[in-house]
Amino acid sequence: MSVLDEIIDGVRADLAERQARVTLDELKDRAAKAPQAKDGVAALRGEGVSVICEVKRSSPSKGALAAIADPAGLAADYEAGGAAVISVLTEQRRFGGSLADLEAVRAKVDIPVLRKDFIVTAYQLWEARAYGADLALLIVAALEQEALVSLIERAESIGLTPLVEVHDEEEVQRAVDAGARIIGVNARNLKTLEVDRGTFARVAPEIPDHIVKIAESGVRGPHDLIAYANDGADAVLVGESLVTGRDPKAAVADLVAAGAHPALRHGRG
Ligand SMILES: O=C(O)c1ccccc1NCC(=O)[C@H](O)[C@H](O)COP(=O)(O)O
Repeated sequence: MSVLDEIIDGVRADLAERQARVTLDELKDRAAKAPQAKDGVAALRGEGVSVICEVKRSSPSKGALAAIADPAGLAADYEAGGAAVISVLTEQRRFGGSLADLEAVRAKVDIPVLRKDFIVTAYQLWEARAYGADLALLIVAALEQEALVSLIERAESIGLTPLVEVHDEEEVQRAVDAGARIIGVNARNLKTLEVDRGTFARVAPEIPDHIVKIAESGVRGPHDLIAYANDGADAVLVGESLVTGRDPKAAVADLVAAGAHPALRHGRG
């Protein structure tokens, strides 16, 4: 069984417990009262390379990263540093996240918020909207094509912008065929958990120009952002280096400043 399969088994077990406690109708009522969703595509199409900053306590590849007692405070620091979007990992077992983290972050920041999880049902999309997310991650490798198409459509129909994650050229084709408007290329191999920063350069040329391109994983500082930008990234998604660093706000500001450099403009889509 792959790491992804193991994670999804745990996700399905936790999901079954939540579904037994909260009906879909209750979630829909809560979603109706949530603040109107913000435009995820517009946030990522700003001048320069946008920075998506992640609230990440732990991971299957590294174990515990940071306690993060105050996820909303961390998100506020990210926003003050110039983040375009906050990513909140809500998976509990391997990443230490929760819907409570999502709700707290939503209440604190004004920029769009991404629910980063292993979404396999429409119920989880309603949860994302009910707890204030504007975007939701859909991982191509975790979904049959029919399910991917249906979840993209459902996300869009309830106001969520799907960020569709791929790892290779074949998955790009599936994401494009399914109607993705934002594609994230994750440099982390879900079988070995190793990060290969060359993945984006290899895979991104297959993504049509009108689609927002995000480079995910392995950004240690401005030099990695610049390399991804030169390979055509509109945005980068950063977790570990921010949560383990001493000054997340300054680290984000350094990334944003690097991404705003005029020399990067002609290299991007
Ligand atoms: O981070 C992991 O170990 C991991 C393992 C299996 C599936 C997903 C995983 N991470 C989720 C992410 O995509 C990253 O949190 C995100 O791209 C940020 O990456 P990084 O800056 O390298 O923390």
